[in-house]
Amino acid sequence: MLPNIDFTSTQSYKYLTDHYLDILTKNLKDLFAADSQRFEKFSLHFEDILLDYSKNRIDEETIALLIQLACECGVNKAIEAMFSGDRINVTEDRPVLHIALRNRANTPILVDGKDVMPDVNAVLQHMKEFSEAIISGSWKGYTGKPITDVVNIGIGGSDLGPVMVTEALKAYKNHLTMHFVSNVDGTHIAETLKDLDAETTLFLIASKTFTTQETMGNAHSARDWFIEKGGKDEDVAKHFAALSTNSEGVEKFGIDTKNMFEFWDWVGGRYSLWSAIGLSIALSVGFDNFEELLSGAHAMDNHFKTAELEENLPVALALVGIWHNNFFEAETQAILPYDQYMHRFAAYFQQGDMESNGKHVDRNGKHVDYQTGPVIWGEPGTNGQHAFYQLIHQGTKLIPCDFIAPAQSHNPLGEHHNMLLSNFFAQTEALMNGKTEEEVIAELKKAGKSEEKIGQIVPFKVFEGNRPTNSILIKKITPYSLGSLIAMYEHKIFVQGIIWNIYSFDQWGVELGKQLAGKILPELKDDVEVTSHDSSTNGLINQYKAWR
Ligand SMILES: O=P(O)(O)OC[C@H]1O[C@H](O)[C@@H](O)[C@@H](O)[C@@H]1O
Repeated sequence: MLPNIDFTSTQSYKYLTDHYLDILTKNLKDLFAADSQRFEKFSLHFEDILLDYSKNRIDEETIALLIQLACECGVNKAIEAMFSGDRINVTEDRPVLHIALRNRANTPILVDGKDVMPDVNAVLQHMKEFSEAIISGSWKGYTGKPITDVVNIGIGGSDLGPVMVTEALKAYKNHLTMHFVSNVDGTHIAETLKDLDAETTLFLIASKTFTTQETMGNAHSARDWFIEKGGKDEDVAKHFAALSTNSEGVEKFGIDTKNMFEFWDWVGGRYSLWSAIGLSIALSVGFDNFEELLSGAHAMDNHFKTAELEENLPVALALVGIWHNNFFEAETQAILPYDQYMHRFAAYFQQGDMESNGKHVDRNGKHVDYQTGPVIWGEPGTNGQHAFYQLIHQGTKLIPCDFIAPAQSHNPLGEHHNMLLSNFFAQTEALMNGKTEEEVIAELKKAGKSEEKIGQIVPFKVFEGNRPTNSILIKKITPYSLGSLIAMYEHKIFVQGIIWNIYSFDQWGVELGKQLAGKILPELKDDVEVTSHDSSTNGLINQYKAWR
């Protein structure tokens, strides 16, 4: 079972509170000047991934105390509990075993005394056969033509992972054209269907529960479209597959259970891209590459499980995050990939992190009196630089940032990659060093500005610096290294949830809105004035009825 410790009552937390006041007086620039070994001390390698966390407001004592905090909070015990299949998702009474989906070593993992690996391997084999048949063209649509387009219909974890990974691995793509429909807004499915040919389109209905309103709505519209275009009920089997834990729901929808790819309730939605939900990934880049993705994640799992806390990349990321979140009171965390292919990476971990650690009740059911998960956001560099970096450099809020970049580009075009990476290096340097008043004055003098002009402009051109960043440099974004990178972030979220003493694997917070939408939907069917809500909600609904 998971430990149950209020981290703010630990010895290390008390020391960290005092130590924080000491660190507040220090500047990153001086810390670097005083220690030529700083980079070596505060960076870690895992295979082709380098994590440099030296540009954070930390020293050796900070890290030692944070490690002590992790120990006092039982992080090692918690890791052990997850990997051994304990029911650590207590509020849903389930184990948390996305690590089993990528357990390439195939060592037994027991749930209620039964090894889950044979079932995991059977579904992988099914995915392999199916994806190979679709890609090779041996699988034919209802008029005998091979499939050209694949539409994944899913939302949340059944969409964001497949979208993010297929985009990140676009360099490995085959001839199939991928489409992703998530929003219940009819525009999403309507626009997607516009260019498609029913004879050559495969729909993947991706839903863990197979009850999600958005996905079921879009799936029914897709089937109606298919029939309208000339497909018959008996042709549905050639054009619809289901990725789900709910075989009854799949059957009821009319999808042949031979075309169902199963997963299990011990796979959380936001941790499901490694499961059957990853079928769109396998279709897009081929099953071998999907397996490589699993292998990369498995390698990170082994590292996370076996490396000492001091050498452990996910643990380092987690602890530095806690330092910012709970001592510096930073409210957000930016994820900034310098890789166009990774343009959905921040959006993916917005769900991964915020749905996991956006909790205000601890493992005793008590309201916490400390901060838990941060707001996660970000866009790819260099686009972000020309949009919101102003606030990161000179705003009043502290924004810890993860900068991520590959050393090798899949598109080594002229000087592009050097230009991109020069920005990656420059940004973290600029955020750390800033620009002093003296430097600004010297620069303006050199540019021939008058004393009067210099006097007016100086304060606006000063950068305080001392702003924290992590840099994650990856040799190349491959299916393998991407798998490791995603798993690293997943485990970071896990460690933080353990220290905050919250349950990271449920998501009750998404239920209330769903419930109320379910109540309001029937009220929208007619034009009768609604009076059952508060005056704002009544007013909005009635205006909608008047205008529609
Ligand atoms: O795959 P499903 O069951 O359709 O759920 C889709 C999404 O629904 C809810 O928003 C949450 O539970 C998410 O975690 C989940 O990913």
